[in-house]
Amino acid sequence: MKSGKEIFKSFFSDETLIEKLDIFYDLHKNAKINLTAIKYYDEFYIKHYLDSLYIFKTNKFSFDTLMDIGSGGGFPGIPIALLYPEKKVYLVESISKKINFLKEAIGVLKIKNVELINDRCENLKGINIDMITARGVASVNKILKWTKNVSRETKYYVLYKGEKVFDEIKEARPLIKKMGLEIKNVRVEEPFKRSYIILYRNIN
Ligand SMILES: C[S@@+](CC[C@H](N)C(=O)[O-])C[C@H]1O[C@@H](n2cnc3c(N)ncnc32)[C@H](O)[C@@H]1O
Repeated sequence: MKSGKEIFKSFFSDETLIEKLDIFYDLHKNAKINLTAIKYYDEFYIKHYLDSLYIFKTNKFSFDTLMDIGSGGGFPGIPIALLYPEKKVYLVESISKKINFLKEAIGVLKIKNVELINDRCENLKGINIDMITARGVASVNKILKWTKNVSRETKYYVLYKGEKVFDEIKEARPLIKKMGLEIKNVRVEEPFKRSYIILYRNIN
């Protein structure tokens, strides 16, 4: 049977990426605050790293700036920033202790393309973001409302969801329609369970 890391490498095999993800795992393991219930190395590779990046392997997105809302311990934002060192990635997190952990991590990992924002995303304005991600933060409707001041030019939202995805889409449908967004739902059953809701502007 393949290990979690081997499964991850069958999707993303870049050695520099893997080296940095290993270091990020160690930082999590030694963190003084509890940032994740997932403790084991191979499980980390599947449930955090592959879960964060899978959608980028299977879908093509064209973006220069990405904002990860409610990054917590850095998911999916840190793996995305490592996969795309040429893209600007904003990690927004309202809890200072979590931001301090992320600050240490980007220093140790020598990540140059990340900007940390210690605030609630509702308070942000004055930045235009091509792509917005959020995992385990709030309903689709809330994320759309909360990010309205930074999403004037947003082409894609990728929202990492669980089982309640259809109820959330139903609730958010009027706003999705008003914003002129299309919906794509990508369901993964193996090697982890996830529904990714992709909201995008149909430019044709
Ligand atoms: C359940 S955690 C998920 C963390 C990470 N995205 C993950 O999947 O591992 C939700 C995080 O969102 C943050 N959060 C909740 N509402 C927020 C808001 N309005 N603006 C910024 N961060 C927020 C919380 O502080 C928390 O760290």
